[in-house]
Amino acid sequence: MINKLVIFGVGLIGGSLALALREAHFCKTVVGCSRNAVHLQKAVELGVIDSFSLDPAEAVRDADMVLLAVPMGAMRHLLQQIKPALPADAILTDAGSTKGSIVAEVAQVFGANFTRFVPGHPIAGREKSGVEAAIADLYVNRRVILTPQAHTDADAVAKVEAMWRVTGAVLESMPVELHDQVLAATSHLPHLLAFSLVDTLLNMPQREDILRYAAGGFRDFTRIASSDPVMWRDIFLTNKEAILAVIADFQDNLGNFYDMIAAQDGEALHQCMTRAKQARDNYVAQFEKQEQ
Ligand SMILES: NC(=O)C1=CN([C@@H]2O[C@H](COP(=O)(O)OP(=O)(O)OC[C@H]3O[C@@H](n4cnc5c(N)ncnc54)[C@H](O)[C@@H]3O)[C@@H](O)[C@H]2O)C=CC1
Ligand SMILES: O=C(O)C(=O)Cc1ccc(O)cc1
Repeated sequence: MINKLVIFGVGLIGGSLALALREAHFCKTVVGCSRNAVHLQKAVELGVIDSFSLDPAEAVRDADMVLLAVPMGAMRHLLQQIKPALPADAILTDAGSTKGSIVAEVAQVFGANFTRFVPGHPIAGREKSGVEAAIADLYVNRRVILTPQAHTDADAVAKVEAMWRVTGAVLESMPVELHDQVLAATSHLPHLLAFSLVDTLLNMPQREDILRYAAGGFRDFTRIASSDPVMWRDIFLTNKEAILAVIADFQDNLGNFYDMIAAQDGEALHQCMTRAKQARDNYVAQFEKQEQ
């Protein structure tokens, strides 16, 4: 049970957590904070939060749990604003998509031995953003990865786990570096490719015909290019090393496809795509089993 939960950034991710926790009566009060009073007022009207403040220091007063759910590039400034007012026993956690940068920023702002920060990342979401997109069941059967460090307080980790469990999420724990490498491959690269594909087509002289005749495959592949550019800019910038590494791997692989087609090597193309199809089919079958 949480007495006062403060959510910085009451959008898709923060708002969905608030809705799930309120539905389960897990918090006495949920307070929202960001820079935009209109959005926060909307969040109150939608029943996502009880009240809001535009002042981070005032918002965290008497809080026992504080969640950061803003774009990665906004985290550091927020940490600096919260620091003087965060109650000594409050737990700080986040829902950001990359973990190395926020872990480093918390160490810089709160000190390397700050024990009550529990880094977290719900592997759930969609291409829509803002509080209107928030839904109470966003996290049901979805993974939430926590990346606590050796010095992170075990009781704080247990409390953050308990909070996410209430939403129906399945908890996992992994090291920060591994998190950022895995997510660079499975989430960040696909989003980058979707943005890049649409951008490539936009630069072609035949772009209007291309978009007019695009079929379902184009729509499926590019759904995530409708995601928020600010959020994704920040993810790409804060996971620089891991993303550059997977881009390089992808460029190699794309180069192989180029060479196989140029050489008219149908055998090699077929082998490569059969391997990929099998892996993709197995992944989908696994995913559908988990859903049941
Ligand atoms: N959208 C997704 O599918 C997922 C997003 N995430 C992460 O969760 C975080 C939030 O993402 P969403 O909820 O999708 O975004 P959103 O755009 O729906 O909500 C972000 C909220 O942060 C506020 N905000 C933006 N800049 C701010 C600033 N400088 N100071 C204070 N508040 C500010 C906005 O007013 C908005 O309420 C991001 O770090 C993102 O990487 C994690 C998992 C999935
Ligand atoms: O829209 C989709 O399919 C996503 O992949 C959502 C998503 C976006 C960012 C994350 O850090 C985690 C999940």
